[in-house]
Amino acid sequence: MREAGNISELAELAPDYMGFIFYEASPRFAGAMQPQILASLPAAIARTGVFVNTPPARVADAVTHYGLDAVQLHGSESPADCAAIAACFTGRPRPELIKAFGVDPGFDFSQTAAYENVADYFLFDTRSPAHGGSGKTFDWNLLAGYKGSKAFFLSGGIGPEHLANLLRLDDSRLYAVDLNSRFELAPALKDIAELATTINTLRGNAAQP
Ligand SMILES: O=C(O)c1ccccc1NCC(=O)[C@H](O)[C@H](O)COP(=O)(O)O
Repeated sequence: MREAGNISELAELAPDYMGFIFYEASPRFAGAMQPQILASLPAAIARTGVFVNTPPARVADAVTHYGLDAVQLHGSESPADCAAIAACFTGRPRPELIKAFGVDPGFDFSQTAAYENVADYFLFDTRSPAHGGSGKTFDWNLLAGYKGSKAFFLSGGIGPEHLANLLRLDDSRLYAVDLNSRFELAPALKDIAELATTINTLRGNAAQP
C-alpha cells in the first residue's frame, strides 16, 4: 500500500496487517510515502514494512520514522541480521519480525530452524528473482516438508480462485494469509471491493446466497 485514500479504505476492512514495501526495485515502493498517513491507522492493524537485504540500522530507522509495528524480511537476511535488527530496539518496544522464505521444489525447509529464535513468524512465498510480488503460487503440498513449530504466513499469488483450497488447508501453523498483486488495480493500489469479499470469506463472514 502507499496511496492515502486506498490505505484508509482498506483500513475500514480491519485487516490484521497492512504492508508497505521499502524495496526500491519494487513497483510498489512506498519510500516516498508521508509517515502521517500511517499514524492515522487504527492500532489494531499492524503496520508492516517489507525490506530486502536492508542494513539493520536502516530497517530500524524506517521503523521509527513510519511507526512500524512489524518488519518483513524478504531477502537473504541471516539469523544474525535478524538479531541485529532486534538489538537496535534494546530498551524500547521492538517490531514483530517476520522472516520470509522463497519456496520452490528445491527449497529446503530445514533452513528455517536457524531462524526459530530470531523471528516471530515465518512467511512462505513463491521463490522469485524479484524477491516477492510475483503473482505466482507455489505448490502448497511442499508445506509438508516444513517440520517446524513456528506459525507462518502463506503468500504468493493468492487470488479469489484459491479461497476454497485455502479454507481446506489443514495446518495448525498457518497463521495468516498474505494478499497482494492478485488484488491490485495497479501496483500498490488495491481493489477494495474484491478484498472485502475475500476477507469476509476467509473470516467466515461471507453473505449467504
Ligand atoms: O510485492 C512486492 O513488490 C515485493 C517485492 C520484493 C519483496 C517483497 C515484495 N512483496 C512482499 C509480500 O509480502 C507479497 O505480498 C508477497 O510477495 C506475495 O505477493 P504476490 O505474489 O503478488 O501475491
